[in-house]
Amino acid sequence: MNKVIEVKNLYKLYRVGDSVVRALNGVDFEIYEGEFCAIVGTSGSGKSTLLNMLAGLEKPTKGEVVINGQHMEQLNEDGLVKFRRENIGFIFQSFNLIGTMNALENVALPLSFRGEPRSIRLKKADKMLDLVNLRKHKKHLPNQMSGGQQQRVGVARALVVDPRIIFADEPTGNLDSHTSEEVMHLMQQVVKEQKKTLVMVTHDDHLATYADRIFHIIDGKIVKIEDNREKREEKEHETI
Ligand SMILES: Nc1ncnc2c1ncn2[C@@H]1O[C@H](COP(=O)(O)OP(=O)(O)OP(=O)(O)O)[C@@H](O)[C@H]1O
Repeated sequence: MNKVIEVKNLYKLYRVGDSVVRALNGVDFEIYEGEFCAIVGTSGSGKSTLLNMLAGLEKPTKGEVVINGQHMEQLNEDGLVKFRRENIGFIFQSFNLIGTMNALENVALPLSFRGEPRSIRLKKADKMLDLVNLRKHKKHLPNQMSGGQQQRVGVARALVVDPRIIFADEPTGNLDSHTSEEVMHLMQQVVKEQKKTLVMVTHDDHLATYADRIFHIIDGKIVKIEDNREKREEKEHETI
């Protein structure tokens, strides 16, 4: 299996007044191609800090983050922007859609940063919206869609640039439990069918069970890595 993410001896310390907060306190792990991994922990445990380090949005105090063989901590700002654009898709808790653009235009947007011609952008976005089952909502503005539909647009937008890796930060945090389950199923399907690597951050133990592996984080340390594949398959069998 190909290693896509490698984190070595990672620390992030924040100075607040006279004290130091150890947001990440020595983190090591590896994630392989095609895996769906959940990072789960309570508020303040260091989840967002970890995701920000993985995405190169913040510099670590110490340690290494290697993505697709590239050391993130060695890239400058321009290099990071380019690397993210080419390799990573993001799904946000608050969807982050542009309110004045319809679903199709929102999904097509990341392609315009790559200089793709408009007709190709719209064609690719159209295909992605089919994939997330939003055939009938392509011309809808975000405020004309439900939360679950908006997050489907979010998933399509993350996929349209065909990234190897997708980072999702509490992707169902603004959705009711039924809609959350639907979005989780969609993300599972995407990982499987599109062979993506997905890293999701959540405080919700139940949502984490959709993942292949669950990384438990407490006080900036990964205290347990749980292989969830067998358990999940048993559960799927029970429900058939
Ligand atoms: N910019 C900052 N300056 C100082 N301390 C920070 C900063 N960012 C985060 N922290 C601290 O680092 C720790 C980890 O924060 P982080 O946001 O990563 O937690 P989290 O698990 O994502 O929490 P939540 O689920 O509430 O978003 C917390 O104690 C937080 O107060």
